Amino acid sequence: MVFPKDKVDYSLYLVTDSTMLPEGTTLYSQVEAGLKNGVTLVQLREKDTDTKIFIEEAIAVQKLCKAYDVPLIINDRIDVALAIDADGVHVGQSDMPIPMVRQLLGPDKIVGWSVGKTSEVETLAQWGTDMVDYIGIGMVFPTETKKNPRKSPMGPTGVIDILNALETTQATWCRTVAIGGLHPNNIPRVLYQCVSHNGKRALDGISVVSDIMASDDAGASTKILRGLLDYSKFEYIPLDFSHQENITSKDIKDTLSQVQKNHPLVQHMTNKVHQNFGANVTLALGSSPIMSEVPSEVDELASVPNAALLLNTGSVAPVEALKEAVRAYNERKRPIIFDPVGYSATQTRLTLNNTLLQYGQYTCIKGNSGEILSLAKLNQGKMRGVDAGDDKVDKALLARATRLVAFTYKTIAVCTGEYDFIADGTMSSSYRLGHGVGELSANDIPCVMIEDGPIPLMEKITASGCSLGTAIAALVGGLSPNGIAFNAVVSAVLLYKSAGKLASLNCRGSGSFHVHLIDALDQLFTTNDPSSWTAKVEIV
Ligand SMILES: Cc1nc(C(=O)O)sc1CCOP(=O)(O)O
Ligand SMILES: C=C1C=NC(C(F)(F)F)=NC1=N
Ligand SMILES: [Mg+2]
Repeated sequence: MVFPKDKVDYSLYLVTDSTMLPEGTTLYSQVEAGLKNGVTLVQLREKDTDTKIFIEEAIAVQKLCKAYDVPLIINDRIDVALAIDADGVHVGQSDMPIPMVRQLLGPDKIVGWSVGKTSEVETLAQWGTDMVDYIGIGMVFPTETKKNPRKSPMGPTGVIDILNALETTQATWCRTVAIGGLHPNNIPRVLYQCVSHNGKRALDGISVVSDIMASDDAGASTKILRGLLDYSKFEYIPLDFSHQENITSKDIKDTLSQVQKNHPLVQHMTNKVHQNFGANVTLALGSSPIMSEVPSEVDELASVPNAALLLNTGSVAPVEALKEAVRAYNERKRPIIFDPVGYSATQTRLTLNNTLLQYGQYTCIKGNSGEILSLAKLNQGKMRGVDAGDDKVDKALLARATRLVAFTYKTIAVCTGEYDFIADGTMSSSYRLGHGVGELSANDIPCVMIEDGPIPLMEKITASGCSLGTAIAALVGGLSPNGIAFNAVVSAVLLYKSAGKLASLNCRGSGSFHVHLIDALDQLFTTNDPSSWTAKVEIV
């Protein structure tokens, strides 16, 4: 009996584990509850079971799967798969080599491979269409289920690297599931973020072990997972992610009016140098600042109407406190603006920033050219300090880097400098499974450039870049429901740059520039007459 390969639905792939069964449940009761509620593929994975018992289990599970017309895959044990004529096998990198597995099973059985590196994708692509049918990409997040894992969590960006490799090696036949630490609190974000840069390939499914096998109500848990897979929007904030080509002065005026009315709270988790100035910028923008890095109050703060979080990783707060804040604001669907200060200047900062980028969804990621080029993995040389690199970077490269960051993190990416770039990778916050999903690739998502001529003083004061983050947080946080997120970010950058220009004309040096900048922000915000602002925006 052969299950036709093109009929396999990889969307909800249950991998069993008999070592975590709650009281009163059995391997079979958990699998059946899963099959009843939307599991579409089952893998029997028993690491330390004697062959005789393994075969008994396999025959029983096979009967269950057949009743639901769901294929059964056997993990690792080719002999057991052959003995019961299973629909396929899944092997890891240290198990029997794939060509040998294929030789034993024949061309019609399903062969799955654990993949964690792009080099493994290159290998499977060389083997061609009749070797590997699907890959398990993992582990995405930390998990207790896999003992002595020889690899570290790769996060959604690691999954995207693998999807990109499948596209560049043209392994179009190969299907994909993500695995490792996947649960309802992170699956929508994984489905939303994990798309190849050419826009053509999303995941074909997700694979779980403990979310179902360790569940007291495996049926209910499966129903939740099924719902997330069949839904297609990741509504992580109550804003509108539509995107219109050119933003008018009226759009900007509307945005500021909303902020003036809603008086947002901007929580800062930021570096010491930025705190004071950031608080004053917040006040100048008709908003309330709170500088708090206390985990125990993040839930209360995130619950304040129109709250927004500015997370600037120059902050010395412990990473657990920062993660708590990301969790709280994501759970309450309030915006987070992320400023990965000195992104790859040191290993410490790289690790901290990548940990946070893996951990939550950001409405906006803002950095200077060095940080954005590093995030886009386009940085030529090593980044220096936390100032933007001095070497002249060409605009086309900056636009490309900003688009890549926006697309990869499904966020609004801002790259600051003499020319500011803002790219919208939010894709109207929708996602879908499978191949050929492409609407837009990373190269053709919307992007604008904002300029107002050089403002050298901006580089000569501290916290000028950091405080643009404050302005973005205030304007995004201050939107009414269904306000347009991209308009708020563009408005903040236009406002900030125009205020910088005005301040540089009125001040007598870097000392008074700070003061004049606050004055200018207060004045431009209060009068709210964007048609008089000097900074200009153009589509790139
Ligand atoms: C079976 C397995 N393989 C992984 C890999 O990274 O290849 S992670 C994993 C365990 C996933 O369990 P849970 O859904 O409970 O996190
Ligand atoms: C180690 C594994 C990695 N991935 C998968 C699956 F998700 F099913 F592809 N199964 C495994 N046993
Ligand atoms: Mg910065």
